[in-house]
Amino acid sequence: MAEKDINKERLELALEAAGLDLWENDLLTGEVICKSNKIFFELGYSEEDIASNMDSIFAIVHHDDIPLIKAAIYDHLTGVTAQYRSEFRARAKCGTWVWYANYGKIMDRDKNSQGQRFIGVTFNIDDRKRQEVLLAARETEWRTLVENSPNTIVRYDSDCRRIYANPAICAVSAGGKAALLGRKPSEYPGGENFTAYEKKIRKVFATGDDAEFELNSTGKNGKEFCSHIRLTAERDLHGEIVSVMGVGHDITELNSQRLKIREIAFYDPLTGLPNRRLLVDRLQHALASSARNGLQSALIIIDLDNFKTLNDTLGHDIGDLLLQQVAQRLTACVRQGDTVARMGGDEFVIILENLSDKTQEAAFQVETFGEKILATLNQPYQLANHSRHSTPSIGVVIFSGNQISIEELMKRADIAMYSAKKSGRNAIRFFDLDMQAAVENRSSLEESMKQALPQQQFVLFYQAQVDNAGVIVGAEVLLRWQRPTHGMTLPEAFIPVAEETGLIVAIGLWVLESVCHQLKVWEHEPGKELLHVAVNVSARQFQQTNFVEQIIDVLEATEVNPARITLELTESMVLANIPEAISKMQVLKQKGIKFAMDDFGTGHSSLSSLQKLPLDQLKIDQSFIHDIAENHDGVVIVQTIIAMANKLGMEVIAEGVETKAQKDFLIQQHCLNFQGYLFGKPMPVNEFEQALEYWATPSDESLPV
Ligand SMILES: Nc1nc2c(ncn2[C@@H]2O[C@H](COP(=O)(O)OP(=O)(O)OP(=O)(O)O)[C@@H](O)[C@H]2O)c(=O)[nH]1
Repeated sequence: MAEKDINKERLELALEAAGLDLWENDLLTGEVICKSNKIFFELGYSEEDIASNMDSIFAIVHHDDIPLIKAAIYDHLTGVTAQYRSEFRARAKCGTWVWYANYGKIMDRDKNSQGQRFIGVTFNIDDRKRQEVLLAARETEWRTLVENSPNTIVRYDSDCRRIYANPAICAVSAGGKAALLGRKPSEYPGGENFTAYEKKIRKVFATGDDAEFELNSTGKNGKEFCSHIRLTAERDLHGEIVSVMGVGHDITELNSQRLKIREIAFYDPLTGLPNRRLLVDRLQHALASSARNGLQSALIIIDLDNFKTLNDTLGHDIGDLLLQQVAQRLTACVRQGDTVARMGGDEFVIILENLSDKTQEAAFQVETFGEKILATLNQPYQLANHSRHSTPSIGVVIFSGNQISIEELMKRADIAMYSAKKSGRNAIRFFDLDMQAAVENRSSLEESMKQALPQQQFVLFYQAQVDNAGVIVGAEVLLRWQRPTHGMTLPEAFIPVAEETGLIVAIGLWVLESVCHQLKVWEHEPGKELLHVAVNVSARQFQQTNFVEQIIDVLEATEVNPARITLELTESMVLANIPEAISKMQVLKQKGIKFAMDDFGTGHSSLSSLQKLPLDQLKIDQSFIHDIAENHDGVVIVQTIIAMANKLGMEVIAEGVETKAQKDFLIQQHCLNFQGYLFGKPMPVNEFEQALEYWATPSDESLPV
């Protein structure tokens, strides 16, 4: 094959491989030297179609594109362009449009620049065109979103300069788009926050990880606003980070709501002080920092004394005023950095940090501070138009390190505060371990006492009451608690707690019911049917508004003769409210119940108040009986009590009689009833019944004990 043919073949192969369709026109003759027929075939036309009326490509070109092609040819022919290029749509036989491109060039120009030949290629660019359209659509879509977004959108180059800023950011920035573009955040608007923000952008460039930032800016109108900005790395086709985009939204409103929520969640609305929740948080910090620096800290609980009375007498609003003023005074007493919180009610807490590293010295520092608090809170208060005085009880616990939990610390400060209350209020107490042991004993007692009634752990002991002829006329019922872990427990060990917790009411009722059942049994037993039983009534029980009804209900339910029951009251119980005591006693007396004044002589009853009370019996306290043999004063007191009782027409009984000499002396003084070890210790009912039988015959001997 000749060299020329080989070259032609090579050219055809290359054109074929590149998908190019060659065309050539003789510009002098207008002859088409080479026609791009391939395009027709590609578009589905047949030889016949081409032969009929398709001698020119224009036959199938979209009519909008024809002028563009012609203009491009003209530009090239006239030398405006170095190459002819055009893109156009050609109609396929099936009617769809397909994109093609023409690249061509005038060849063999003569000396007048007149071209002889126009040669070029046509090739299919439909895929590329479609991609372009798609891309353009995407670009428009993106632009529409970004340009209309209420979010601020900024793109930064690798030097952190802004290369794009959307209208939202331009609208709020004082300098607008011109000030933003081409500058770094640290340059414009600059400042600490923007420099930190720029650092964050650099980090995204370095790591490629998304990041967030809260940026505070001053808007065009001079108002501060805060944006939450999300930074995202943007990469090129090779995965290289080329820019970072920051999308921000305004969280000014959100932040102010957050602040409000924080205010509500962590501060007491009445005083503005931190509340319990924030206090716990601060305490956690105090524990951690004292663990770090080895210094002692103190937790101080301050509870106002008798605040309830102020509330009840002057009203809640005045109570609120006091709480506010106390809050102000406490805040004024502490240094900056110390915490004053309100726990609720009338209870405040102070955390003092960075005290001495020596416990003794720290205690001294807190004591001095506590005295200051006491003195400050003791100053009179002006509450609207009332001038009032108020005192606090203060409990202190000193701590260092974080070995003790927050709950334990609070508990200890509370224990110390209650100890201050117990000491008479208006006092400071430091927590110590004995205090805690006492409290723990008490709370375990309280817990197990709650089980005592349902688990039938209480038992009644009977101690004989004897007349001057030595006949057992009755008994005082005494409560014992068969405590599983402690054995038989005397009332002194548990009655005060039962009183405080209110359990005494249920216990007292149980005692009365049990006694009535016993009396009912004895009603049918010869020698026991006339026995009297004395039952102790507790203060709490007596103060119940339905005390009378409770007693009557038990009497009616058990159908016992009320005349066989004596209720023993104490002086303080009745003196608290004499008219009420009298009215309760009178109702029950009408039913036949008798009343005795227990422990007489130890209280402060005046003769006039004693006279008013419908009492049947005075019971001389055993301490006086004991004193008879010891000193003259004892003798005089006992004589006076007996004389007084006789004068008031009351029976008198002496308790704690242990010797015959005491008994003889009492008889001499006309006291004709006795109770004491001389006649028998308190004993379970079956033993008491045996004693009754043994003692059935009057004699001078003691009961078996
Ligand atoms: N005015 C007012 N009273 C409150 C508020 N919160 C609780 N209290 C009352 O504060 C009183 C707290 O009384 P306590 O501490 O139990 O008793 P107290 O009378 O102070 O007696 P002691 O503490 O034993 O000295 C109760 O009567 C509550 O009803 C409040 O926000 N405002």
